[in-house]
Amino acid sequence: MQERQVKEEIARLRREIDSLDSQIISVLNQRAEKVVILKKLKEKIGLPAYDPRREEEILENLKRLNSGPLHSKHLKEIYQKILEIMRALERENC
Ligand SMILES: O=C(O)C(=O)C[C@]1(C(=O)O)C=C[C@@H](O)C=C1
Repeated sequence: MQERQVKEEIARLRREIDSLDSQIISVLNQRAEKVVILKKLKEKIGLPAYDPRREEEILENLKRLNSGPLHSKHLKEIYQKILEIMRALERENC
């Protein structure tokens, strides 16, 4: 592969990454919207916003859903952060 072709390939892959990042942001915001709705529904019937069992279930599901190359332990770290942020969002929307 010529240097020019390598540079073109790098630029193409970066455009793909930008597009994936835009999808990740959109999906994270869609998830956050559901969490806000869920929180309001739980509030209506007196359930707490924080549900550690449900969070465990989500973290468990990751292993089954993960097809790599990400390691499950790293995916778990990402999800722990996502869940922490979702919890903060639920607190904000009191
Ligand atoms: O499933 C719920 O009950 C939610 O509030 C959503 C959610 C999540 O982000 O998936 C957020 C906080 C809870 O601790 C558990 C899960």
